[in-house]
Amino acid sequence: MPQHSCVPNVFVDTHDPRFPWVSFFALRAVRAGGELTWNYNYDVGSVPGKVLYCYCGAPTCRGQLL
Ligand SMILES: C[S@@+](CC[C@H](N)C(=O)[O-])C[C@H]1O[C@@H](n2cnc3c(N)ncnc32)[C@H](O)[C@@H]1O
Repeated sequence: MPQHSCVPNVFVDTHDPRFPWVSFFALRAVRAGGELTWNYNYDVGSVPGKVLYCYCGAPTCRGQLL
């Protein structure tokens, strides 16, 4: 399962929410063996009492996953 990045190199899409598989599409070229990252798009503050700091390292990192 890919890690979250605030500047991901793939996104997930499906045309049918009942589809049992997800597909990852590259947003830019990824080297063979390179890490795939996607934006989890969690809503920061949506889980009371739960904080997850983001360590993606992007210059524009939001700082928190949750
Ligand atoms: C689905 S798992 C990610 C993949 C998992 N680490 C693995 O090795 O298969 C999701 C969890 O990984 C951690 N994680 C993923 N991306 C992260 C990031 N950018 N910064 C901090 N933790 C992250 C968080 O704890 C998050 O709840």
